Amino acid sequence: MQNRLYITAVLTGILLHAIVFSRHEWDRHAPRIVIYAYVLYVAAVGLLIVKGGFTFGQSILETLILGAALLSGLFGSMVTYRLFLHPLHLFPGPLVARLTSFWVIQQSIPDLKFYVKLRGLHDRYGDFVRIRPREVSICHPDAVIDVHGPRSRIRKGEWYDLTYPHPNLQAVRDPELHRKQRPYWDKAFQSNALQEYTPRLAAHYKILMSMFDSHATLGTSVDASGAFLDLFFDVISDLTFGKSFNGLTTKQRSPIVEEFLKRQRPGGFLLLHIPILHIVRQLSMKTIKKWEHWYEAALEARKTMRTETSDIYTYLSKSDGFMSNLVGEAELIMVAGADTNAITITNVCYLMCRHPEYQTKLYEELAELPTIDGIIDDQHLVGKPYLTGIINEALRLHPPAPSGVQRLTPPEGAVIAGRYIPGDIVVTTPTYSLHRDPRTFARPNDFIPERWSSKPELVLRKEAFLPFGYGAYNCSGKPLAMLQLRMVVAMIFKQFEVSFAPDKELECQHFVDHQADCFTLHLEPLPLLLKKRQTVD
Ligand code: HEM
Repeated sequence: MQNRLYITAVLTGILLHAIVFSRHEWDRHAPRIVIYAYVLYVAAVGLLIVKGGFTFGQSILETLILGAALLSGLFGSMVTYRLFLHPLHLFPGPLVARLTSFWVIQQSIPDLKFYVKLRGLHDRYGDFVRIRPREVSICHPDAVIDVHGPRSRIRKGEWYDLTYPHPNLQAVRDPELHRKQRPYWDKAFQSNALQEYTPRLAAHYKILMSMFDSHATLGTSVDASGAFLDLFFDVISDLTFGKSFNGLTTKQRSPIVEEFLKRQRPGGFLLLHIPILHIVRQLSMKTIKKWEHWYEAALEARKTMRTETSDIYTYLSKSDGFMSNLVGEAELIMVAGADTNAITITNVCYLMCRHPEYQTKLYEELAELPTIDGIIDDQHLVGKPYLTGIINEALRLHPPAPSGVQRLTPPEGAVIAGRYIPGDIVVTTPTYSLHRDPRTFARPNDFIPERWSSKPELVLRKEAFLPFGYGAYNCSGKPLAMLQLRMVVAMIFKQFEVSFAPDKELECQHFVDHQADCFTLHLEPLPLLLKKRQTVD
């Protein structure tokens, strides 16, 4: 009798996998699955006591054995399927990666540098590497258009259910809904909007410059990553809520910025395994609600504020989608619009310290440009070869979102870079690996700003330059990001010579090795020494 029960449990496990779990999307249901499993367990214990005449202890033990039998059926079926029957079973990749998504987490411990290891995996296994049971990383320049191009039917996958059931623009998986929402965002970042924002930006930049000035005068070092994070969080809160965090002036980080930075690393691990992320989200609801209230209050204050010029809020509030998910969309702006810029400019500073000859070249390019209070208007900066080249090289060598974005093939599958990928498969075009592929950029690991101007032969496949993504879901804030990058980089290198802080030189040399992939990069401090240029007007 008992043996029959165990065999039934094993078969139930196999059926659960074959009919239920291998077919539909389950990631976002992970918390519910855990609760149902617990309830079922308690019910089974009760049933064995009431109907089977077991003692309490026996029924606990018996239910544990039955549970183990069910799980062995479930996982046994899963392993067999993933190894021998899965549509990806002929794709190359490490053995454990074929079996479980936890492999990527294990590979990311302790430093969250899987994006660097992935480059090595592509060198070893080729253009297509199975990095999770249901995911292929495709490092081939043709894959960019095939996956993200206008004719692609490939969509966003389950990874984007992060904020389910309230998706913000980035998390919207329905292409129609995204098409409706996106124009409002594009308007918030088109050139006339940027012109309106510029005086506000300039006010923040002046604060940064006066802080840098004091450090230069006193001969003290400044932590570039910290300063740029504060700057860009101040800017984005000003443009979204009509009120700066004043992190630069007060040297006090807003609790919301502190929280973002504190959660970044643990969040980086959770983002590698979405079912666990959903469970942790449920367990952290109290904290999430606290921050939602913070956003609600800030947005409420902005709503009632009389402003003379438009800001991001002005444009987005014309969209029904934005107004129906205010908190989620505001969170997106904060997460997408501040640290990405800080990462890029910190990396520019790092590269300029490693290649000081480019500081001279950039200075010569900027020396004659008119400034007002040390700030050069963006109209004078667009298209400047060294400025553009230096920023592009920082974005290429150290893309702020280095792993690239996940997409899902349509049910009928898709041909990507000449190979058929079956339907319902997660595909990624790994940004860091593509940027360092000799088929996309000649001498891919070298910092050569001229490749973006006088040496175009070093850019072999421009479409594979993906720091802002590509296609319908690319970065809508790119125009604002590029304007800010140009203005801040120009302002710093026109006024200062920058070098690694002398007592921290070794630490600085390894700054890039310490960057961790948390969807965007997590930066460690970069202490720099600034020397004021003599010829500044
Ligand atoms: C150097 C700076 C930046 C980089 C490298 C960057 C990169 C990216 C990337 C790779 C994506 C695609 C994400 C995906 O497909 O899941 C994205 C999306 C997005 N970014 Fe940026 N970003 C930057 C700055 C900004 C700024 C300043 C804003 C303004 C608030 C912004 C707003 C957005 C938004 C709203 C999306 C979602 C677009 C959509 O799904 O239609 N980003 N960004």
